[in-house]
Amino acid sequence: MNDARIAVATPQRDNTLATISPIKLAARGLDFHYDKFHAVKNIHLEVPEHRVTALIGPSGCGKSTLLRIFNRIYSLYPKQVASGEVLLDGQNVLDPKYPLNRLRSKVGMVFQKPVPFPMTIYENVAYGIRHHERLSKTDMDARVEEALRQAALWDEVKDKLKQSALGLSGGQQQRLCIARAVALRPDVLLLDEPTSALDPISTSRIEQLVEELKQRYTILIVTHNMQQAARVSDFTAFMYLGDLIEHDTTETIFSNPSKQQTEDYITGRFG
Ligand SMILES: Nc1ncnc2c1ncn2[C@@H]1O[C@H](COP(=O)(O)OP(=O)(O)OP(=O)(O)O)[C@@H](O)[C@H]1O
Repeated sequence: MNDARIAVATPQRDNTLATISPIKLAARGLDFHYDKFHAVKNIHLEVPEHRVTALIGPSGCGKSTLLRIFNRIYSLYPKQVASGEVLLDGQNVLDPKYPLNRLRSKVGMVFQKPVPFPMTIYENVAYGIRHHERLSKTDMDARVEEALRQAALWDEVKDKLKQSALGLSGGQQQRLCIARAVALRPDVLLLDEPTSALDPISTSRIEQLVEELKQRYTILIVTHNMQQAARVSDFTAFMYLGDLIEHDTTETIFSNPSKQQTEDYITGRFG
């Protein structure tokens, strides 16, 4: 055992409970091509409900691509093709008959760089809700507040909801993007390196938030930061060159991985 291995900071992660947690999202024989480039190769992955699953692996191994398949963002681009299945509550969301609108409301995504819309804080949250639901002003106000509270941002912005979101700090903007995603009351949250553009305090805030949000949502997070994966996730999947090499409890991945490539990566021998 190599000393460089990362200690899993919180020993009582939900590993045991997870064994009885239902599978919310599953990839079955999933392949993805950017034109002729085979970026994701025959992936089988099960994501348990109300748990945090981290996707780790060296740059270019296909983590973001995998995340983008889960909510079909790729379908906006020509020559990007997925095959196989992604089952959300047992239904294949890659089937063109699965309505994209339904998928967008069930699977929310937050990107690496906070990208608030150039509108007020309130409108940033209300905008997506309006696209899916018709609510009275009172109900909309309540929904916006609920989302901002869940994103741990309400106290900081409640007196300036009509101000531009572009005036918020980077960390606040990222929490606003999380509020925007949870405002639709999704089942799954996909977080693509959500803290890589943030300072340590904002990062720690988002990590705490992830811990809280998993009570309500199933979370899949891509991270380059292995301490972060160890801190926030219950399960970790290690990818390399488009393959899923190993997927296990975070504790096992960081303390006793079964594959040499996983061990080499988590001990910093490559990547
Ligand atoms: N739009 C694209 N067109 C062609 N190839 C792409 C495109 N986007 C990504 N790729 C390639 O697909 C592979 C996987 O990329 P992806 O962004 O999923 O990796 P990643 O593991 O998320 O990397 P990083 O950690 O650097 O963000 C890489 O080889 C990348 O060059």
